[in-house]
Amino acid sequence: MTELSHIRNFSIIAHIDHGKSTLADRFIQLCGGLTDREMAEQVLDSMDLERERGITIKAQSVTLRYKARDGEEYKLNLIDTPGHVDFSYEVSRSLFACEGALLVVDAGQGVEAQSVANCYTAIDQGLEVVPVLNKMDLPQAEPDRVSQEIEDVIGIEATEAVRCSAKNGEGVEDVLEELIRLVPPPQGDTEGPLQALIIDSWFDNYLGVVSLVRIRQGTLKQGDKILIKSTGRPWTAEKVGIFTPKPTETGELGTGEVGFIIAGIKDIHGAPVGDTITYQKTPDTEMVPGFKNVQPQVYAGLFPVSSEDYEAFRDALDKLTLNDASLFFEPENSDALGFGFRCGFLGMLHMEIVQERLEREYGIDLITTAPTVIYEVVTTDGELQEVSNPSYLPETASVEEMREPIVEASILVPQEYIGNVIALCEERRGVQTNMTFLSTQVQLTYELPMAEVVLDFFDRVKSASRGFASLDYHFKRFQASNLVKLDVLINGERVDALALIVHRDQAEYRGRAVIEKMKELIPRQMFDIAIQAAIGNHVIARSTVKALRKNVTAKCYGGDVSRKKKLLQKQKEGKKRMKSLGKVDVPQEAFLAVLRVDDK
Ligand SMILES: Nc1nc2c(ncn2[C@@H]2O[C@H](COP(=O)(O)OP(=O)(O)OP(=O)(O)O)[C@@H](O)[C@H]2O)c(=O)[nH]1
Repeated sequence: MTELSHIRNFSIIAHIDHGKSTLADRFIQLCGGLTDREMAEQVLDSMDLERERGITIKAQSVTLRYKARDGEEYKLNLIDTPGHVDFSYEVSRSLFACEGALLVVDAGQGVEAQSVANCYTAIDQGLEVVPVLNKMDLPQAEPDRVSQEIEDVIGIEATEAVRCSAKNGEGVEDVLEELIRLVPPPQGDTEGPLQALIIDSWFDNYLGVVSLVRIRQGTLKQGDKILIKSTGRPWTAEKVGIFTPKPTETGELGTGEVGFIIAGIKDIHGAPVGDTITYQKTPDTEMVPGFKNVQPQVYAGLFPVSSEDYEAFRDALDKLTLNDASLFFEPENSDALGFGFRCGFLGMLHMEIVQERLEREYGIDLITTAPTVIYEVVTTDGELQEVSNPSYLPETASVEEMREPIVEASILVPQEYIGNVIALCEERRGVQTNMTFLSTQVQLTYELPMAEVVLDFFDRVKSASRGFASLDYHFKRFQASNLVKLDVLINGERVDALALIVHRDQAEYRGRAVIEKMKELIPRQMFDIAIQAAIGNHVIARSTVKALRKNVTAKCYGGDVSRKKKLLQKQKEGKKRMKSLGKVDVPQEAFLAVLRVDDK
């Protein structure tokens, strides 16, 4: 077992694309964890989808053995963190296992809002933050400006920050040396009863549940009789080891160490993240003060296009939640779409990933309804309800007050784009609470309705700043607001799956825009289709999709046969994603029309 003084536990905080994975790979290479061939692929991003999208989703860890310049060998545990704002809670839980964090900043770009937020979390949790300037090989690198910015924004000393290029390897050893010098070793009673914090749990088809743990106190050995504190259930530690990054059994994990345990648990809810493992013989050992469990922020109805897929869909969701404790689902029944599930996600990216996996890995075609946040409704008899589905909103007459979730958003933007970003925030009903000028960037703080942020705000902020602004946000509170339910009627029938909750001031505009969008998206059929938007019984907008008069392919008459075939093929594919509402075929896009509505 390694002495505490020779262990360092750290995470890397970095904005997407600033080079975290490349740097981690360099560390692994330098410490001889993998052969060159195994190195060919970036190893920390393990899921296919992650690799395709080039982002890191699941927290992973790797134990490195590093022979330092002082001649001593150190055991460095790197706990990986995801880079996207949807998954920022995973960052916080990874940080729980560490004494330090490397803040990796692209020396050609500068600090980004999300890294700032993560650094604050790290500092709050008592971690030592070590700044690293990456991509020094690039001609546009401006290390002095970026160091200054780190000092201004985060308030940590950065003039001496290590400079490196993860790409060509220069300075990478210096990063590890700085890490050993600045990050304190773990502490803990090596003789005390076992206290192991579960940082992450995932389901492996062959092994069952694998948990990544950080040993706070005592030693965990293979064969130990253990107890999961919150469930009170006893298990036996069947396998204990570390990731190098390949899973490698070591038979034991000592105080301060990070590694895996496999105990024959069949379901990740049996080893909840944030829980504590101890010995069966010491059941009174205290829980390690845990981190907050996250709640889904965005909800949407998911319905199989073909009702025969319902059972397969439920099985697929069951399987996905084995590995994704933040995915929530419960059955939902829609008059329009039949049986499906209301699912809760951390954000839009999370939703897209889940949708994509259901379709790609499980082959289920889905219709997704417009995502919504959770609202609080106080009824006239004083009851407080949480509403995550607009069609379950109580009758207007029995609603005393509606409250919407408000987030605090922090935006870092280069000065030249500040006007655009402020205009966007105002448009989204934002209230500015702070503005600080830094060397080249401005730090803006806004309170914004979550509903205005979760859908496309990130993309809009990006496009308002030619990609340079960055955003971080977190839930602040519920606030009373003038909200109404906007219904959509097709041929006079209210379609529950198309209902929305919107601010009254925007209701008319939204209603009109959604109707216009739907008119474009619903294909012409053999009869006129009336589309209306209404608040209560009051119709605020209407439009008609005129009946079809001629064959769509008629215009190819006598023309190119392959083009005609293509068109027919396209129509056929289009069909797959249609849902018949009464006699009207409505394509998937129409259900998401609300997302496509351009702002005023
Ligand atoms: N020129 C140069 N490019 C680098 C350097 N480090 C990383 N890159 C490149 O920057 C891009 C992003 O690097 P990644 O390591 O994937 O970034 P990341 O921060 O891990 O991204 P996420 O996994 O999405 O969080 C890749 O194209 C890398 O090849 C560097 O030191 N110099």
